[in-house]
Amino acid sequence: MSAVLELAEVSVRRGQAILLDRVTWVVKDGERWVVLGANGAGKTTLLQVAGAQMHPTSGAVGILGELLGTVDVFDLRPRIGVASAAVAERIPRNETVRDLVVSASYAVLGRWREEYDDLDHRRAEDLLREVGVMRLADRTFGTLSEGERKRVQIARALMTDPELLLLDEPAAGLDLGGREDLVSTLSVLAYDPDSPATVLVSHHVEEIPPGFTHVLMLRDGAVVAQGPIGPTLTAEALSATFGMPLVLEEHDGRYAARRKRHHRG
Ligand SMILES: Nc1ncnc2c1ncn2[C@@H]1O[C@H](COP(=O)(O)OP(=O)(O)OP(=O)(O)O)[C@@H](O)[C@H]1O
Repeated sequence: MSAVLELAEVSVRRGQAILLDRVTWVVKDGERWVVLGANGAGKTTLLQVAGAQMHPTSGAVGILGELLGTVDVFDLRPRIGVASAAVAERIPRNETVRDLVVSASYAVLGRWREEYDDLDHRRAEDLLREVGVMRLADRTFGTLSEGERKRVQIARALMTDPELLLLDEPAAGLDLGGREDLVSTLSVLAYDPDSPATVLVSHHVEEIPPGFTHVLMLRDGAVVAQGPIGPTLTAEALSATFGMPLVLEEHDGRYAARRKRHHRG
């Protein structure tokens, strides 16, 4: 398996603040990573580096076989699918779901190219079906619920057939049912061998879709633990990541965490 992402001693500093602290991380083809951490841990910063949206202050970043700093990021970015709140903000509310997904193949947000191939339309429909929102194809983005928007964004991110898929908190703002539906969809994608290498950022272990293979845990910009999810995602590592004693449960590939109760002797 070849490396899709290779970070060596990557740090990002802004003034006195250390956003990422010597992160070394390799994502290989076929792997599905969850990045866990508290608010402000550096997850979004890590994803921005991985998506060639931000250069590190120090360290080396390899993305899809190219060394960041020696390659034109505009050649690199179309090979990476991104779904995040920042991307969603730039989506025009009056564009239809179908156009939004189909136009991704030309990497333009909010601009309508006159002609798209039948092939593009068919692929967009397949993706909308895969993420369970084909029935919304002719609605405008602005009329969708938060959960529906997340699904459309994922279809859009997959439209270019990316070699790397980056999902920044896809379940944020969803209700319980919406979260569960999205976790199922992401699980189907995770088990699909044709899906690209994927990195999903989350605050909550409950949002980890079955089929995700690896975890990276961040605290204050530094890696607390990383590796295959089974042995790496432990109560100890999670407690260190969130800075409080936590109990962790796993059932059928799903995780749940809560604060450890104090027992009085
Ligand atoms: N330009 C900046 N100057 C100083 N600090 C910054 C700057 N940009 C981000 N930070 C800080 O860096 C830290 C990491 O931010 P980041 O958005 O990567 O965290 P996160 O783990 O994604 O957080 P959240 O879960 O809240 O989205 C935060 O404490 C943030 O306030």
